[in-house]
Amino acid sequence: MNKVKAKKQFGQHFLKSQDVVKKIVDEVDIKEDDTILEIGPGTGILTEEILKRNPNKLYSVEIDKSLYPLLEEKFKEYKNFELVKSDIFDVNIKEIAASKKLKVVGNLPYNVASLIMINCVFNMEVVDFCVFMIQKEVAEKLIAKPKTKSYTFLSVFMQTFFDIKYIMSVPARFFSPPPKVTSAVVKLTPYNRFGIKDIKKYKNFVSHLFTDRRKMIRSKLDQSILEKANIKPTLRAEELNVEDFVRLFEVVKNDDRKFGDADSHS
Ligand SMILES: C[S@@+](CC[C@H](N)C(=O)[O-])C[C@H]1O[C@@H](n2cnc3c(N)ncnc32)[C@H](O)[C@@H]1O
Repeated sequence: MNKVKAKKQFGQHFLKSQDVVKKIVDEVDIKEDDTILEIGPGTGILTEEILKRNPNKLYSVEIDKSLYPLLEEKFKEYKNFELVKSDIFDVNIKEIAASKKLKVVGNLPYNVASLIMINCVFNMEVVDFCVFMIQKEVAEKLIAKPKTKSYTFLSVFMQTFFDIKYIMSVPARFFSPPPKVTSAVVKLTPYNRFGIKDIKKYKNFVSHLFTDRRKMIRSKLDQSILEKANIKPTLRAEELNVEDFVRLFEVVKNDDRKFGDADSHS
């Protein structure tokens, strides 16, 4: 194994179990004409397994400059490998996808995992699906149902646009250094079944309703809006299901009041 000192600021916890690596890459179900986008190759343990399965093209986006020589040396024989030396948030994912939808994979840096997944929603038209390792606690939010502690902004926002499958839990001992928490692998497949077009506005709307989540919905929206959407005013955001949020948004979106400026989420 490569001796690389993990950097905390980049959320580095390198996988050391080949079994876990194989299971993740199995979920990606690589075909020879696939374009794969890997977020955070680290020392390349997932990268190697992906390349063994011979996709048409693999783009691996890594922020940590100190890992570039190692990655370039390790995969120099692979013509279908391209190291993208960048912060994932500076990458134009739509440009990378060109004409082919991307399969996105990564053992994500946990400090920005939610932001990366939210970013995937904004790029959903070029995403075939995503397979991500994230904190188990965040994975539980992704699949949470109303009236549970884990049901948050992230649950509603992600469930509106993606079908989410919990694949497996991964204990800390499979990483070096071991994270303080248990991890989990999830698969996210875009489906935008509600046909929402203004994703930013919807994000801000859901975020707004979840601020002070114990407050009744009538403290955040007008009676007339709640009536039109057929929502009981005494309910709280955490009691509404995804369909309720979408229905409310449909009523509100033509309303003059703005939810467009808040950018918070949890
Ligand atoms: C949890 S490690 C996973 C490394 C490797 N894939 C593995 O499984 O062993 C997360 C990786 O993401 C990289 N990373 C962190 N923030 C990033 C960002 N904003 N853009 C691109 N890569 C990032 C880290 O440097 C690190 O290599």
